[in-house]
Amino acid sequence: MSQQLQDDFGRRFHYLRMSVTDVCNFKCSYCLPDGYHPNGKQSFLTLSEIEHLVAAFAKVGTRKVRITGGEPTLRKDFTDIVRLLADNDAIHTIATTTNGYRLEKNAQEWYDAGLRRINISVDSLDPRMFYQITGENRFDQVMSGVDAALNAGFERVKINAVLLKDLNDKDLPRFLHWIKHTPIDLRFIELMETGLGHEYFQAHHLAGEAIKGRLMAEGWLYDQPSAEDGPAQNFSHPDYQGRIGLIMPYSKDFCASCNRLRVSAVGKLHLCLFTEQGLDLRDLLQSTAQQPALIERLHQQLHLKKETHFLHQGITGVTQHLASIGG
Ligand SMILES: Nc1nc2c(ncn2[C@@H]2O[C@H](COP(=O)(O)OP(=O)(O)OP(=O)(O)O)[C@@H](O)[C@H]2O)c(=O)[nH]1
Ligand SMILES: C[S@@+](CC[C@H](N)C(=O)[O-])C[C@H]1O[C@@H](n2cnc3c(N)ncnc32)[C@H](O)[C@@H]1O
Ligand code: SF4
Ligand code: SF4
Repeated sequence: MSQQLQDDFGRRFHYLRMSVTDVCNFKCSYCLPDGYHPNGKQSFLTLSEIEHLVAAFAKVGTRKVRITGGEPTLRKDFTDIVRLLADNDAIHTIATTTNGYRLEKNAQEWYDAGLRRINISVDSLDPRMFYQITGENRFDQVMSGVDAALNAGFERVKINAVLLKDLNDKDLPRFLHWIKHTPIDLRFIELMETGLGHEYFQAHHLAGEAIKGRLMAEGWLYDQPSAEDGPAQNFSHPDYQGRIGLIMPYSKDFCASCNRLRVSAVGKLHLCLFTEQGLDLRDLLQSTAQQPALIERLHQQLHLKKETHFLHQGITGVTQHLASIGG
C-alpha cells in the first residue's frame, strides 16, 4: 500500500462515499422538493472510470466504499458496479444508501454480487407522512424492500430517517417498537442546511440532542465508538435487537472523527460534504498508467481539508442539495 490518506489534523480516510448518479425518482422535501432536474448534459462516471478511481483509493488505504447518489440503484449497471468493487480485494466493505424502491426485486441479486451493507431511507413509519415527506406513495414497496434486505443476508441493514420538526417528530415510539424485535440499525440524521434549503431548515430543523436525552432516560446506553463509526454516536439497549445512531452535525467536535471522502457522480473530489468546491479527478481516471499521478493529487488535496464544516455560520458550500453529492 502507498502512504495512507491523512489530513493535517491527523485524521485518516479509509472510507470513500462514491456517488454514481445525480438522478433521483423521489422528491424528498428536504432534498429535491421539485424532483430531479438535469443540470445540462452531464455524463456520470463509467464503469471503467469507477474501476480506476477505486483502484487508486484502495492503494492509499480505502477499505470501505459506499455507493450513493441521487438514487444509485437507478443506474442500469448498478449490479456491475457492485461486482467491480467486490473484485478489488482491498475493499473489505461494500455498502450503498438507497431510497429502497428497487430493493424488493433486487436485494438478493446485489447481495450475491458482493454488496454487504445497505442503508435505506425511511423517514416515517406512517404511510401518509412518508408520502408527504418523500413525495412518493411507496411506503409499502419500500418496507417490503427492507424485509427483502433482511432476508437476503446483509451484514447490516440500516434505516435512515431525517429528523423533521412538525413532520416526523412524533414517530419515535413507532420506530422503537419496530426495532425491539428486529435487528435494524436506526439512524436519525439532523437536518442539514443546504444551498437551496434555507427556509426549510428554519422551519424543520430539530436537534438530535432531544432524542438523545429521551433515549438515555429510557435506558439506552452509549456505545464506545469504534474506528469505523465516523461521526455518528451509537446507542444500544439490552431489551432491543436494533441499535440507534445519531448524526448531529451541529454538535461539538462532530468533525473530529471524520473518516470519509467523497467523489461526485461526475468525478469531483469533495473533501467535505459542505466543501466550497470539488476538484476534478476525471482527467486521471482514464488509464491505469495514470494511477501514480492520481494518488499524488489525492495526497496534495488532503492538505486542504478543513478541520470542520462551517454550517453554524450558515455556510453550506457548493452543495445545493445532498442528492448532488450523495449525503
Ligand atoms: N455532516 C455530515 N453528515 C454526514 C456525514 N456522513 C453521513 N452524513 C449524513 O448522514 C446521512 C446518512 O448517511 P449514510 O449514507 O446512510 O451513511 P452513514 O450513516 O454515514 O454511513 P455508515 O457510517 O457507513 O453506515 C448522509 O446522507 C448525511 O446526510 C458526514 O461525514 N458529515
Ligand atoms: C442524498 S441521499 C442519496 C441516497 C438515496 N437516494 C437515499 O435517499 O437514501 C442520502 C441520504 O441523505 C439524506 N439527506 C438528504 N438531504 C439531507 C439534508 N438536507 N439533511 C440531512 N440529511 C439529508 C437522506 O435522508 C438520505 O438518507
Ligand atoms: S434523499 Fe435520496 S431519495 Fe430523497 S430526493 Fe434526495 S436523493 Fe432522492
Ligand atoms: S461535515 Fe465535513 S468535515 Fe465534518 S464530518 Fe462531515 S464530511 Fe467530515
